Amino acid sequence: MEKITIILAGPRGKMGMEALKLIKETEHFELAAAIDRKNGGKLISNIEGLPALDAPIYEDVEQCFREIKADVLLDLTTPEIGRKHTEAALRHGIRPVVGTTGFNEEELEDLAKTAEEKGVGVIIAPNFAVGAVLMMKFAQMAAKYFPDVEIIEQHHDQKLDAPSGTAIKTAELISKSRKEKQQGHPNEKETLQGARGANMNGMRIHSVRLPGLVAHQEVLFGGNGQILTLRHDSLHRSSFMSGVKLAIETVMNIDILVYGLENIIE
Ligand SMILES: NC(=O)C1=CN([C@@H]2O[C@H](COP(=O)(O)OP(=O)(O)OC[C@H]3O[C@@H](n4cnc5c(N)ncnc54)[C@H](O)[C@@H]3O)[C@@H](O)[C@H]2O)C=CC1
Ligand SMILES: O=C(O)C1=N[C@H](C(=O)O)C[C@H](O)C1
Repeated sequence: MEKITIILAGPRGKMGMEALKLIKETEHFELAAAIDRKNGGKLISNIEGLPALDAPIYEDVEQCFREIKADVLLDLTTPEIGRKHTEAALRHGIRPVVGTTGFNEEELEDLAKTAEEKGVGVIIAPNFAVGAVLMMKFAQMAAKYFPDVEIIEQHHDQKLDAPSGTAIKTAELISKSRKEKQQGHPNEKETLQGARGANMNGMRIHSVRLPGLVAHQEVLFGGNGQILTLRHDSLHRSSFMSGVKLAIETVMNIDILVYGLENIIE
């Protein structure tokens, strides 16, 4: 397989550190550089706790993209920064693979437009875990028969965005297979604001944040005398890495924006 050179944004983050291991262990991947909030001018191998990779660290994204020739940007940062990095990568003809969540619909549309104009592939995947992708697909199937649904997502308490990218993607997929529907009693009233969760196309999404959690989601479907529950748990961030690998390999062969791993797994 031909070598794929990668710039990683967010190398000291929880996902970034797992991605460094993946890049180091994958023969046809090579870390060309990293983008970090600090440590500019150092090498990844100079940073305590990071693997022995002699790739330079940049704090200035534009300088990095000007000086480093790379195939792919892997972004695992924060919503605002991730969007800026993705736009800059597209301008420089570098293919973004974005795990960062929290982009809104308008931002996704803008990025899709830029990708198309530049003819540069992008993959934005709210969840790289194959089990989570299957949960979302099964939820889309089930909603045809069980249109009453609520989503409960649970994450560690350092997460910045709520609801999670996975919960939003799940609700989007479910919306494709059921008509918009107002759920619950038509006269229901919240006596405590937020008690019924967020409302997306009539579906309720509840976000739990607690130390000890990693990434978990339940999709509950209610029918006559029955409840169907779909649940996925990421117990470790290694669960995301086979999806990251697939996305990096796939982005080399596309020239548009693909949103969601379900569009590339067979
Ligand atoms: N798509 C997926 O399967 C998954 C997506 N995520 C998403 O990935 C993102 C990162 O998650 P975690 O690693 O858990 O968060 P984290 O908080 O551990 O890491 C984020 C990293 O971004 C870095 N960062 C912030 N501003 C930066 C800048 N200007 N330049 C370079 N780096 C910068 C921080 O220093 C930090 O190291 C989040 O948006 C999260 O929702 C997380 C897990 C799975
Ligand atoms: O922040 C996280 O941790 C995760 N974020 C993604 C999301 O918002 O869905 C994917 C996974 O749930 C872990």
